[in-house]
Amino acid sequence: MSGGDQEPGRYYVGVDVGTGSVRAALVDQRGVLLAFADQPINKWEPQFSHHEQSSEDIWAACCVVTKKVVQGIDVNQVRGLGFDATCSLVVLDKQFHPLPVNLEGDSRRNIIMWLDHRAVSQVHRINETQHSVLQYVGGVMSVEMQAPKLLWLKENLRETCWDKAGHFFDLPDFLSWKATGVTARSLCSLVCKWTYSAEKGWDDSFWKTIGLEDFVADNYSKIGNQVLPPGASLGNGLTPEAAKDLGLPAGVAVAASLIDAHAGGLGVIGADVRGHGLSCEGQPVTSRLAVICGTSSCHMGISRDPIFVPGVWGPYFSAMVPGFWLNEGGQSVTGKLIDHMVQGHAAFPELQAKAAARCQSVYAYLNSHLDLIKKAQPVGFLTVDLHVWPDFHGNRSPLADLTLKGMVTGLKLSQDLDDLAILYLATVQAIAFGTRLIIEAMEAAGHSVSTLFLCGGLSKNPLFVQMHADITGMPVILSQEVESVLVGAAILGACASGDFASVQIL
Ligand SMILES: Nc1ncnc2c1ncn2[C@@H]1O[C@H](COP(=O)(O)OP(=O)(O)O)[C@@H](O)[C@H]1O
Ligand SMILES: O=C(CO)[C@H](O)[C@H](O)COP(=O)(O)O
Repeated sequence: MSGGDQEPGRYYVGVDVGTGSVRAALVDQRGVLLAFADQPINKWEPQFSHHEQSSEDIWAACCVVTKKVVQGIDVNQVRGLGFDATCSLVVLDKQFHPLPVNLEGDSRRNIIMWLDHRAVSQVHRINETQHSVLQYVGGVMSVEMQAPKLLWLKENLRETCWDKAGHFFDLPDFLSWKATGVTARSLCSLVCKWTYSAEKGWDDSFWKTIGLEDFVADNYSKIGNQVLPPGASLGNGLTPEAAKDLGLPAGVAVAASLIDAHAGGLGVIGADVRGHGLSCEGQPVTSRLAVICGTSSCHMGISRDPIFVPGVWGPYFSAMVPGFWLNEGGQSVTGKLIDHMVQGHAAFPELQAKAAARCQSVYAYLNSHLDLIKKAQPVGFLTVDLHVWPDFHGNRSPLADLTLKGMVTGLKLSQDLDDLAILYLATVQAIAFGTRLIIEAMEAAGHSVSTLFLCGGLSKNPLFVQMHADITGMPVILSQEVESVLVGAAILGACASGDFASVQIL
């Protein structure tokens, strides 16, 4: 943030909607986190590869956590509110009521989640068009983006959903609408997931070519024809109804939102590293790669000029840091994959019991167990005979191939706790190798990355962080403030309040 003299008692609230939970933080003018709360959210998987959520459930969780973090302060001192969220697709009817995105007609489930892979045939046809907008998503559109999901709804739920729909929102934009009644979309979501260009706007020919000419005909009113930069103040701030829900005064400034990975990127990429003796001190911000590691991992690199990296999303102009181009590499499942491997193993109940007896998380227990069994050798060498290919949910970057599957080689006829620990290590290593492949692709195209800045839930796992450093050969910086994604969301609120002139930190 630039500008903004310190004034006592000025607070900002950041709300971060991840895949598994909603978090909120109260943040002061120095970016220090004063209070934190989280709340799990519901997910449904009605069939394989279909992942759904409920916008009402998510909003209710936002209200719970916001009320918690402002307990104990004078809420009139809250100056601004910012949201970030996963890039999931929210569908509402013309009166803004939820519409079902499923064959069962359950309107509570009105969100197609970002990791939903139902629209395989649709994305295949979109990619066959070789339309020029695809240049700005790494050359290949991902099934996780919004255009294929919209086409799926038109082709599969015409009467129950498509014909009745009045509003299709990216989840971050749904939240800012819910808070303010303003339907303007954030440049971040539209550029990164909807093919909007910061310079040229919508491309009519793309939507006509793929069979969604409906949007062109109504001047994009259902997907957004007013677009604002992240951090811009929306309307008159919180509506009285939303204010009551959130436990804040009406009129508090609300910002145009960011996608969660971008909020994390904003929270860490401009970190002031002076005075810590770090090798990246004095190096340009474009040499930093922010890696936001939660359910998925997102690799955010910025540049002054557009860089086209095959298989890596972007280049996106001003979608994260104003005035910079962004490339976004990604691995669709990382935290989810580690959880899947560990929880699915025959020795998991034993692990749970042993970790509980020591009042440790299963991951802290596994990390100390690996230390025990490695003996004199470096821990990484425990996996010389066991290897994982981590694309259990396809490969987002740099191969951009959703058909890829996972593999494990080197399995034996034993399934004890040692085997589980080594399989966990091999999974973490495979994910770190995936990051290395993404960096190599970005560097081959013109990026020059020298330092990783990690944040998100997985950055709390020391083994995950160490393997990323060992396998990429790069130093990894962690912020003092572990909830960097929330700091990013609060920066948006601070900017919207007018206390700071921009989200720019550089
Ligand atoms: N202290 C921790 N140690 C190890 N793994 C952790 C820790 N905290 C969270 N994780 C892992 O991080 C992932 C979730 O990260 P999070 O940022 O909360 O995700 P999301 O934003 O997608 O909801 C999960 O896979 C979880 O197991
Ligand atoms: O596509 C993405 C960002 O562009 C993310 O992968 C998606 O938003 C999910 O994030 P998370 O893993 O933190 O829940």
